[in-house]
Amino acid sequence: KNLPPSPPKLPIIGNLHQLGRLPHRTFLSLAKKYGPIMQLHFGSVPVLVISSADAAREILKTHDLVFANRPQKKNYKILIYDCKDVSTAPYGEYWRQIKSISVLHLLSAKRVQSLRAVREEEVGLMMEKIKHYSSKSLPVNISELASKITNDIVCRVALGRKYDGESGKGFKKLLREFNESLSAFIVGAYVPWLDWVTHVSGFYARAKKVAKQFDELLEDVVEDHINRQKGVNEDHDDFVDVLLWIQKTESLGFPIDRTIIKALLLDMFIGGTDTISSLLEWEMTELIRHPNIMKKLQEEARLVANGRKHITEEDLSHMNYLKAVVKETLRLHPPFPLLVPRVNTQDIKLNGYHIKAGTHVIINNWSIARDPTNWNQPEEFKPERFLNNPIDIKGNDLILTPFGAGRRGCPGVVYAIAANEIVLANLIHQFDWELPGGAKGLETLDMSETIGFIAHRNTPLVALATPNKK
Ligand code: HEM
Repeated sequence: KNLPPSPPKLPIIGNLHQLGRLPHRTFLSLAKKYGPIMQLHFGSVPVLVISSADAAREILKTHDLVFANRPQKKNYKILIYDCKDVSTAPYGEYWRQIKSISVLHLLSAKRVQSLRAVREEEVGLMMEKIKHYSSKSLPVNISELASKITNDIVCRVALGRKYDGESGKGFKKLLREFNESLSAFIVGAYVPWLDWVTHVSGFYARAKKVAKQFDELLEDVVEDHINRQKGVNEDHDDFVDVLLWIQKTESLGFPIDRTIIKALLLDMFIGGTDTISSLLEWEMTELIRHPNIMKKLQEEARLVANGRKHITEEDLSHMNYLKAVVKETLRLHPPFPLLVPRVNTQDIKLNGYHIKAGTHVIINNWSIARDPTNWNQPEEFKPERFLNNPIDIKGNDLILTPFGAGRRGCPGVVYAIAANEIVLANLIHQFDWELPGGAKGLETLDMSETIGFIAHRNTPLVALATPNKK
């Protein structure tokens, strides 16, 4: 059979030893030698690595149905109710039903619009905090604030309350441990007889503890909502209310039980926290690194605000340059450098290569968005490339797919963009920013990214804010 080109592998571990610290960068170097469709082996599991827009189109569009499954991993099962959520559920009727709940009831444009007040209130609180730091000439940890505001917004829209103060500390720790357990690399997933190593290290026991703690929290939240007699009318305040209403009225034509409600709530945390905060950190990083672009964006914001202190959500539709900055950041720093893996349900031919059923498929989102065949000066941060340019980020243009595409594409695009743009617009409108070391700080600014599913900055972004006097 004509298999895709592969780098040489070792017995038992296959190519695992070659992954390096940042696999998206390793895959780009390997693709230069082995081509845009190459096959690696993680232990005994064949893994197809895709590194061109044309090949990505084959997976995400032409053969989307065949590649609509996700790998089932033991840590996902432990952490997310045996894969009952949208992101890890196997492709099939169950997944179709719960995805429709996400798309139509939790993350639709109408619902996202109805959450506007939450976003604007949280932005107001964030600006007050920055003003406080600024008045004392203290540096602002932008990475930390980005993480706090995205978590606070998700907590309010999903659970109806924030976890700040003392309860906030415990919640933040829990969320961090949850995300770490979810994105951990588990050797036993690829070399089954080595799974004992993960057992002995205590990983599964810790993951079970985290899952139990999160479950207890979600149970309390759902019970509170039931006791408040909400969820029986159409006055949905938050996602728990919406889900309880769907459960009560059986309005979807299929029953949803308590586990489904909790799994869907977990998806909001998996999808809607680290992703958006990573985007915000990189946007601010690039703007601080490029003072001319920052100035141009501030001019747009100040023109649109017309003397008002706050940028509102209405203003955003007049901010084309802001939208270009967001797209350019998603291109250079996609929160998922490698798209969430897929699995093919049957044998298939791809550009003449035989791909065995059950192959894991990884699309190198990061390298495709920097491919010089599709982009001029791809390593440069140039938002102008998106002005008067119809390239979209929702999966129609395969040269830019930060949210994936096709059946398993991200249902949270509208939510993510809404939560991101309003924060960014106000950060740059209300303050001027510079690194503590000024021009010297720029030369030494760390631009490396973290290991894991989501590419955060490796070191927090810290900058000085001066209120805008204009
Ligand atoms: C900047 C923010 C975000 C980025 C970059 C992002 C990116 C992605 C990507 C790359 C995928 C995989 C798509 C594929 O396989 O083709 C995905 C799936 C998903 N995302 Fe997002 N996402 C973001 C925000 C959100 C938000 C805010 C939510 C929910 C509140 C969310 C919920 C989900 C879910 C549930 C899936 C699984 C879909 C499925 O398997 O059918 N995401 N996201």
